Amino acid sequence: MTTHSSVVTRVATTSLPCRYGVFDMLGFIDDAGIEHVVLAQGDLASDEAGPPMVRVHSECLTGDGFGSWRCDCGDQLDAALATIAAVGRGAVVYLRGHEGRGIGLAEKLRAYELQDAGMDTVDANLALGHEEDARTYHAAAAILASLGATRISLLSGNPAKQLALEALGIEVVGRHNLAVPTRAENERYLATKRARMRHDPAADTDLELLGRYGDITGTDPVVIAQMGQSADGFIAARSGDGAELTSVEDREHLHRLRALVDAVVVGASTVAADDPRLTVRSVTGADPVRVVVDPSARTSPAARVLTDGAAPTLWLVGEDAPIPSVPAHVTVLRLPEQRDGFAPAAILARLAERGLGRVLIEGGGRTVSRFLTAGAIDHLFLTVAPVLIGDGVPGVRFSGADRLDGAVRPPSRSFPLGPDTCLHFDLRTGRAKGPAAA
Ligand SMILES: Nc1nc2c(ncn2[C@@H]2O[C@H](COP(=O)(O)OP(=O)(O)OP(=O)(O)O)[C@@H](O)[C@H]2O)c(=O)[nH]1
Ligand SMILES: [Zn+2]
Repeated sequence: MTTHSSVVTRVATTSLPCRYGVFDMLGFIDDAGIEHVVLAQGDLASDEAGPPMVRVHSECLTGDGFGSWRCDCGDQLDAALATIAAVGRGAVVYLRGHEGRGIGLAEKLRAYELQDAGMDTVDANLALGHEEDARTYHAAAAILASLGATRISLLSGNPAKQLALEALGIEVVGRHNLAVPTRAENERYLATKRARMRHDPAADTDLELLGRYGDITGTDPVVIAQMGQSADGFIAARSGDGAELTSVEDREHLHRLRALVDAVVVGASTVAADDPRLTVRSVTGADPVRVVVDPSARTSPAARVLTDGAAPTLWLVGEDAPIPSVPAHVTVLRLPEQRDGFAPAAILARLAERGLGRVLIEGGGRTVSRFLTAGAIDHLFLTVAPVLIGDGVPGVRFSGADRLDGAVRPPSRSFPLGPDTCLHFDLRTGRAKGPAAA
């Protein structure tokens, strides 16, 4: 439809740097005088790259502004911005005048009062003399049409929103309900939306995962490192106890990384401290080959990687290190030692010889730091837990620079993992500027 253009006027075109990246920010006013905002990245009109991802988001001061957990608006907005920024193309059309599903802020708060007394979100609206959903999407459709985004992939769990946009001439070629955290506080609200407002039953995690891991999927060789550390940079307390430092969401992320690689590398200290299995359990995926970097062959023969046979294990030991006899799933590889351990490049070369080109350096702090210092890492995922340990086993460490302008600032982005924040550093182009060269 081309009649939309009379409904909205574009009044400003500027940009917004925010925690997810830099967005084009466009201001609109509709014919009722209501102001709307679009946050966009990439070319929305081009059909070459397929329909852009668009979130048509209803204003929610409590959710978007205050981080309320009574609804999922804030989480939806965050997930949409993060996914669009990760993919580099798409838009959030932020609709003012939609507060409280169109009944306004004060009325929404009155509806909350009724819900506090036991009513559900639909009945509360009806009891106050409102429709269950009073929103219209004329402005949204007009804004999208003015941007040339008339074929879109809609980020929403609400089929009524799709129908409304389609009726206004926007072709919705797919609809995805982004995954957002489940919270006890909004469980009832979300259940009501599904039961009474026909919202989608399950969240679609695929898009979010594509945003997070799209860069590292495929079959090309890649070296990924991961580290979970406290906000003050430790992976464990002084006793070495670090098992519960990061969240279950971070554990799932780690298992996803394991499932994406051919081999997972750990140092002997990590095996001694945690006795990890290094298999993929929290998600579905194939187990990687397990690689223990152990120049003096001090790993206990009782360690799980040397006994459980769950996946093949490569035990990398020094040329003269004495070793016990090992079970069939363990292969002993001998490497020449350097001043302090094996050269990361030598380890990677030995793995590549065996067809293991996709490698995850999983831990601990010293092993990851050695690979980082050697400039051998393409992607670093650093999960920061909101915890202060004060002193303990250090996480990422390297010699560093005297001045801040010598610090390593590769392209990065972040995403929440439950209470933790995961920082993804893309070190591919920055290798010359990485710690190795600092
Ligand atoms: N009246 C009322 N409005 C609410 C309540 N909780 C959230 N809202 C408003 O609902 C709007 C968001 O609508 P939702 O039904 O949560 O989600 P949706 O936009 O339809 O669907 P998605 O695209 O999947 O997020 C926002 O404007 C919120 O202010 C409530 O209990 N009562
Ligand atoms: Zn809300």
